[in-house]
Amino acid sequence: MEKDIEIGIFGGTGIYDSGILEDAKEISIDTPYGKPSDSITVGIFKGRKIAFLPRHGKKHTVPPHLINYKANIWAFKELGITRIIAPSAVGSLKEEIEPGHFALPTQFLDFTKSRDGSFSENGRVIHISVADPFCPELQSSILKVVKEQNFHIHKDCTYVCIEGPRFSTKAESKFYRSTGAGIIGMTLVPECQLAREAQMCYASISTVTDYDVWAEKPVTAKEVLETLSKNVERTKKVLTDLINQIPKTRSCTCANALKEAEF
Ligand SMILES: CSC[C@H]1O[C@H](OP(=O)(O)O)[C@H](O)[C@@H]1O
Ligand SMILES: Nc1ncnc2[nH]cnc12
Repeated sequence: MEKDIEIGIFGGTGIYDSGILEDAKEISIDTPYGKPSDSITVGIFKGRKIAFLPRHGKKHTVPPHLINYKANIWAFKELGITRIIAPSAVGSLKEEIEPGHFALPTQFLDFTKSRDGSFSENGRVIHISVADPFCPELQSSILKVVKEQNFHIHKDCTYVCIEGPRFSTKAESKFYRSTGAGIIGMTLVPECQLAREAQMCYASISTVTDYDVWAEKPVTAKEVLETLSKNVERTKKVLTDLINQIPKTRSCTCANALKEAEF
C-alpha cells in the first residue's frame, strides 16, 4: 500500500471527485473501524502526492450522522498523510455571512449526539487539547489563497456542528445565533478532533450555501444544492492553488498533539 501521501482532502457536499490528480488510482482500504466512506483516489498534483476521499461517498449515499469518521481518518493516517484539508458546505448564522462566501472556522461548538469521536479506547486514555482545534499553518495558507483569488472570506468563525441529518428548528437556530457563532454544519465534529488525536494537521474550508432557518425562508436541501455548484467551482479553484502554498515541512505543533495528552 502507498505510505507516503502528503496531503489528504475530504470532499464535502458537492465535491465527489478531485478532478485535478495526475496518475490517479483508486485504492480500497479496510481499517480496524470498518470501511471508509468510499475508495480513496491517490495521485499527483504539482509534484505533491495527494489523496482524495468524499466523506459522503462518491454518490453521496452516506448521511452526516452515519459517516465512519474513524475509518476515514485511520485510512488517511495509513497512507502517511500528515495534512488534511476539509471542504464543507455550511449554513450562515449571521446576516453578513452571505451565501457564496467562504468562512474559515477557528472554533467549534459541538452539538452532535451519538458519534464515535475518539481513538481513546481499549485501555488507552487520551485527553487531547482542542483549545485551538485547527492547524494554524494550513489556515494561513487557506486565507492567503482565498484572498489572492479575491473571494470573500470570513475568518475567525465558530462552526456549530449539529447531529443532523435534519436541519435545525427555529428555536435551535435562534439559540445558536445567540452564542455568537457564525456558521452551522453537520460534519466538522468528530472529523476535526480525530485528526488532532491522530496528530494530523486539519483545516476546514467552509462555503456558505444558505441562511439556515432564522431568516425569511427556512433552508431546504434543494436550496443548498442550488447554491452549491458555484461554491464548488470556487472551492476547487482554491484547492488547486492551495496545494502549492502548503509548506513541505510542518512547523506547527499538530504532530505533538499526544505529547502531554496520554495517561
Ligand atoms: C445538504 S446540506 C447538509 C450537508 O451538507 C454539509 O456537508 P459537508 O460538511 O460534508 O459539506 C452538512 O454538514 C451536511 O452534511
Ligand atoms: N443550514 C444548515 N444547517 C446544517 N448544515 C448545513 N449544511 C449546509 N447548510 C446547513
